[in-house]
Amino acid sequence: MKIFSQQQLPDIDAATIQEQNIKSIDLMERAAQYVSLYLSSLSYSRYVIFAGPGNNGGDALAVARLLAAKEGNNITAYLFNIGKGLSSNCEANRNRLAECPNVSFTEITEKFEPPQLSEDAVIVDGLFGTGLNKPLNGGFGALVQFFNASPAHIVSIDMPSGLMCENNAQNVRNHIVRANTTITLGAPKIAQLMADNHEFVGKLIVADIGLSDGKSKGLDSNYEFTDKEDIKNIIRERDSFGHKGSFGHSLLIASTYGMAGAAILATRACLRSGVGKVTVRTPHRNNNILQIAIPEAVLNLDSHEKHFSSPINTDDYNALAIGPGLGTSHDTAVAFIEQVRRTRIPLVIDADGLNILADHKGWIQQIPSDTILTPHFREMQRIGSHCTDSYSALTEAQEMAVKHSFFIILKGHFTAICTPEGKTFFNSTGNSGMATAGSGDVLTGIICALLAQKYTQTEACRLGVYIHGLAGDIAANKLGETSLIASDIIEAIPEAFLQLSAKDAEKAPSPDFLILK
Ligand SMILES: NC(=O)C1=CN([C@@H]2O[C@H](COP(=O)(O)OP(=O)(O)OC[C@H]3O[C@@H](n4cnc5c(N)ncnc54)[C@H](O)[C@@H]3O)[C@@H](O)[C@H]2O)[C@H](O)CC1
Ligand SMILES: [K+]
Repeated sequence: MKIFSQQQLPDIDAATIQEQNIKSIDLMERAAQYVSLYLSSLSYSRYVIFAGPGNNGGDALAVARLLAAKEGNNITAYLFNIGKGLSSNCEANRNRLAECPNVSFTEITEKFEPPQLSEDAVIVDGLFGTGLNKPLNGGFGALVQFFNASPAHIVSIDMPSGLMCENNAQNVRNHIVRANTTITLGAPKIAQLMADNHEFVGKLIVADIGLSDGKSKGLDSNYEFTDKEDIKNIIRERDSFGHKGSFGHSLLIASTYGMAGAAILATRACLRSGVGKVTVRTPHRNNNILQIAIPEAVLNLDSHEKHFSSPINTDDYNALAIGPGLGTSHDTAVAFIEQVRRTRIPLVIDADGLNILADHKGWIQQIPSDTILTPHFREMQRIGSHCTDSYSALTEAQEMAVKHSFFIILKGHFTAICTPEGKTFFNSTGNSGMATAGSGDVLTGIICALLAQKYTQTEACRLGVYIHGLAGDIAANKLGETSLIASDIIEAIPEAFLQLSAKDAEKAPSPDFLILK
C-alpha cells in the first residue's frame, strides 16, 4: 500500500474522482460511511461531533447525519465557522445536516459554550485533517485541551487534529488531540507511524475508501506500508526437488561467553526460517551450551575462550549475520571490522555490531554496500549524529541508507526499512510484547536465513520483518503481550510461514483428487 505525502493527497483525491467518475462529495460520503460504521460498532449511545471548516469537518458532519439515521443514537454536532468560511463540501454537508430532525446542531461563529462531556460519550474529532498547515493555537488550541481533559472517548477522523502529516518537531504537543482511536482514510500518514505520536493517534485503523494508486496522474511515492498481499508476492514456494544445499548455508557470528542466549535465539530463528544449514561461530566456552541447545547447528569455535577474536573465510556460506551478544571489547571490535571488510556475501549487522560502529564511526565507510543494519531508535541515535525524535531518526536512517548504500531496518512499533534507492517500507505486523530481550536476535536470524535462500536484500528485509511481527502476533494471541518472550516468537515462526504460504494452504478440491507432493 503506497503512502502519499500531504502535498500529494489532493492530487490523489482528484485522480480518484476522475478515474471513478464520481463527485468529491461522494468520496466524502464514502469516508463518512466507514467512520460511522465503526462508531456504531462501539457500545456508546451519545456522540458529540466537532467539525472544522475544511473537508475534515465535512466528513464529521456527514458522520453526524449517518449516525442520526440510526435509532437510539443521541447526536450533538458543533461546526466551527469562525475564520475564512467553509470548504464547499463542508458547506454542502452542513446544509444536509441542518435538515436532519434528530440532531442537535450548532454552528459556532463567535462564542462557544462547551457541553458537559462524561465518560459515556464519544467525541468525534473532525476539526482538522490533512489540510493542517501550522500548529493549532488560540481558540482551537484551547478546544483541543478541553477534549484532552475530558473523560470522553475520542475518535479522530483521518488525523488527530493538530498533528501534522509528517514532521512534528516544531509542533505544540498540548494542542494536539489525544485520540483513543484514529480512523485514517486510504492509507496511514507518516506521522501516525512514529512512536512518539502514538499518544495522539491511539489505535490506528485504516479505512480503505478505494483511493486511486496515483498511476493515472504519474504520482509515485517513496513510502509503502507492507501488507499481507505485498508479502504473498514476495514469498516463494519451496522447491520440491530441493536439498539441504539448495536452501543455503547461513553463518552467524554471535555471543561472548555469558551471552550464549543471543546466539541460541538467532540460530533457532534462522533454522525455523527455511535455511538448509546454519553454522555458528562463537567462543570456545560456548561449545557445550550451544551443542545441547541446538543440535541442528554446526559450530565453528573461535580459539578465544570467551569472545570473538579472529575473522573467518566466508566463501563457503551464503549469508552472514554478525553482532548478537558479540561484546564490544577492543579485540572483538578489531576482529569485527576485519570480518566485515573482507565479507563478500550478503551481510547483516545487529546489536553489538552496531555498538562497535557507534564507538568507531569512521569504520562505517568500510562496510560493504548492500549491508543490512538493524538498529532500534537508541542504536540509531548512537550510530547517527542528529536524531532526537522518531521522525528525525527516520530521516537520518534514510540519508545513511542512500549515502552508504545500506539497508537500514529501524526497529519499532511500525518498523521502517530504508533502502539505498531512497525507498521506505513500513511494516504492519508486531505488537508491544515483542519489546523484550532477544527479540532482535530472532529477527537477525530470520533475515540471515532468507538471504541465504537468495532473497534479495529488499525482499529479505520486508519478508523477515513481516514474519517476525506476525510470529509475535500469533504468540501474543496465545500468551498475551505481557508474558511474551523471544523464544515464543521463534515457536510461532512455523505458523507464520504457514499462514503466508499458498502451497501449504492448498487443499484437494474433493476426495476424488489426490494432490501429490
Ligand atoms: N482522499 C482522502 O483521504 C479524503 C479526505 N477527505 C477529508 O478531507 C480532509 C482534508 O481536507 P482539507 O479541506 O484539505 O483540510 P482540513 O479539513 O484538514 O483543514 C483545512 C482548513 O483548515 C484551515 N487550517 C489549516 N491549518 C490551520 C490552523 N493551524 N489553524 C486554523 N485553521 C487551519 C485551512 O485554512 C482550511 O480552511 C482529510 O483529512 C479527510 O478528512 C475527504 O472528505 C474524503 C477523501
Ligand atoms: K481530525
